[in-house]
Amino acid sequence: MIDARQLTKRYGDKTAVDGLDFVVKPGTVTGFLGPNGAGKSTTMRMIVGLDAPTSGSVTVNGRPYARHQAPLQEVGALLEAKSIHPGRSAANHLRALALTHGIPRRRVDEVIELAGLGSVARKRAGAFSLGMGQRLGIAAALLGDPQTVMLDEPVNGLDPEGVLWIRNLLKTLADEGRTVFVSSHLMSEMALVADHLIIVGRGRLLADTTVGDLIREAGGDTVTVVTQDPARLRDVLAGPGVDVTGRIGSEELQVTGATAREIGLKAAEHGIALFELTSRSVSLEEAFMDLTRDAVEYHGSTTAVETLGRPA
Ligand SMILES: Nc1ncnc2c1ncn2[C@@H]1O[C@H](COP(=O)(O)OP(=O)(O)OP(=O)(O)O)[C@@H](O)[C@H]1O
Repeated sequence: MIDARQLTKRYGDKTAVDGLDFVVKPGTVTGFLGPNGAGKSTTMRMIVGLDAPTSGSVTVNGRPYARHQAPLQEVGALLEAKSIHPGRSAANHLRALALTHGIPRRRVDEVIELAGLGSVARKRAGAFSLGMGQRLGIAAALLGDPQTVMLDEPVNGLDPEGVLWIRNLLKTLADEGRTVFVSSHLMSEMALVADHLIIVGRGRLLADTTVGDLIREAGGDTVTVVTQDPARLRDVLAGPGVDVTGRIGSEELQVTGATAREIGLKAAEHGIALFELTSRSVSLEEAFMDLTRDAVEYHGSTTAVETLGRPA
């Protein structure tokens, strides 16, 4: 379990992490999301004691990371800047780590196997591709068989097979009852692997929620209806929780809070002709954009939100 309380980090007058309160629970995959510069890496560095909080605290399994006697057996972390001696082989790198942390040598062979590095374990780590480097970093994170696993952008540089491998690995680790905390920019990826989401923007907590709730709060499914009589259909559909919008003079309506089936049945009951009835789910990507729109530090000239294909 990871427990952050009013966790804050300032660099000069820049507040990178601003009073974060969250708990990452065991037995599930928790995604850590946020736009560039939101404070994800800084938070992760503080979790493993690579950076000291300016104020507040963060504990892993009840203690600050540095106060654990065998930290590698407690938390396995893959952070972006991994320092590996380029001349050393993957196997030797892992052996050295195991030796200095009192981890049995056979565990090195196990993680090499687990990370799919068997065929390259004796090659110089300096010659590794980005994807192989990621796998080696993950092997190192799992070396101590830790109860808590924390990975910063683990799918970076991985090919589709590697992405699938990570997906299964994360789920397996969570199913074994471990705490799994993973940051990513890829919302679509998070939708597939994470059960729970912690979303930050400009160092602040924006949401601590499930994937399903985030999508529901962003408006859930929208149904586009094209009808001969939009004014009457609006009246017929009106009710608690149903929201109907449409431009004056247009035959097209956007409906939330009612399914395509319910709308079709209501229209038929009142003899209203429909020309089109299309249901569209809000993706995690859209829900995330909605939530973080005001917290994005670096805006491009056209944001994806403006080009989601809604009628102009
Ligand atoms: N050592 C540092 N000195 C000064 N500012 C820093 C330092 N480290 C991070 N920052 C700033 O703190 C903010 C948060 O950075 P951080 O790397 O934690 O964000 P992030 O969410 O991991 O971003 P990304 O997704 O781009 O990796 C940024 O504005 C960054 O420029």
